[in-house]
Amino acid sequence: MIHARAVQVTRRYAATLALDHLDLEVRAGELVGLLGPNGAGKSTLVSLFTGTRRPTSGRVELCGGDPRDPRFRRELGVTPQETGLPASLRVGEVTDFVRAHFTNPLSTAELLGRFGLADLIRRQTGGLSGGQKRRLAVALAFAGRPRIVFLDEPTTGLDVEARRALWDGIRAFHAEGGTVVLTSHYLEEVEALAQRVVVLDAGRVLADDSVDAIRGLAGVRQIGLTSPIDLPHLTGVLRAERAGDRHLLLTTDADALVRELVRRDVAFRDLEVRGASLEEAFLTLTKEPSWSSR
Ligand SMILES: Nc1ncnc2c1ncn2[C@@H]1O[C@H](COP(=O)(O)OP(=O)(O)OP(=O)(O)O)[C@@H](O)[C@H]1O
Repeated sequence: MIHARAVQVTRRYAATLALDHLDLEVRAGELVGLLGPNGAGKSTLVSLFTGTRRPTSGRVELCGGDPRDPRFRRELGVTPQETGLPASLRVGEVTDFVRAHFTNPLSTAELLGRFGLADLIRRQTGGLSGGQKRRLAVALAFAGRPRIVFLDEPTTGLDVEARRALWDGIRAFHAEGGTVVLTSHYLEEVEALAQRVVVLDAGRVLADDSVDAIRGLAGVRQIGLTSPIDLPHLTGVLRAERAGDRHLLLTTDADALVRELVRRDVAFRDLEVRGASLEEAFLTLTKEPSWSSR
């Protein structure tokens, strides 16, 4: 069963094309990570699936219906990027207020316990730390036992411990068969939680694959060196670019490549080895070369 579907979805904001004929299907029980650089369109896509915005063209479905229709929205849990909580209410009161909107909610104790918030039940939300507020806002998305949850950058700004507490809560929901779509800038977060990764860039799906496949791409290293000559053919080079005397080589085994350069007596200076970020790895591997390429 498909829980969320986008068919040829385009969304414009005046002159900005935020989503560009995007297709995506999320099946029941999947935990999907949406990854992509700033402005890729992740939040826009989430807002279409959660019914807070309409596509400019194309179709969006949530649990088989229109996400703007209350019958289908009832199946949904959502935490937006920005957290707003009534400052004078206690954590337990806010939780009860949200629970009251649903016919079969989780108990307050269970919900707060799942997200490591049980000790804060009597605290006013205005007195919580930023990280505690964020955890509460994410926990509330799960109050009504939704079938599908959308989390927009759930752990941005959280320390390691708070992040792990949140991950545990998300995992518990998924283990019971819940569907989760989360956006993140962190590969680590997507690796920790998701089986499937969808990489967005400029409003399009750049890659849609297993975490393992994505991890392979993220393992790409970039070697920079200066040499006046054309480099010989070197084993393990995924891509080579040259601008003047500067050469950039992409490889999954930087050590072996440097050894080969030395063994073959290639004259070079200013050697630099660095990890390509996930986005860079994708962009470099998929984009047309901006420099001369071999
Ligand atoms: N309300 C708006 N009005 C005008 N342009 C917008 C609006 N919301 C988003 N955009 C533009 O649409 C594009 C996609 O933005 P979106 O917030 O969906 O990306 P994102 O991948 O979620 O980015 P981030 O990781 O920074 O949250 C960007 O170019 C953004 O500037």
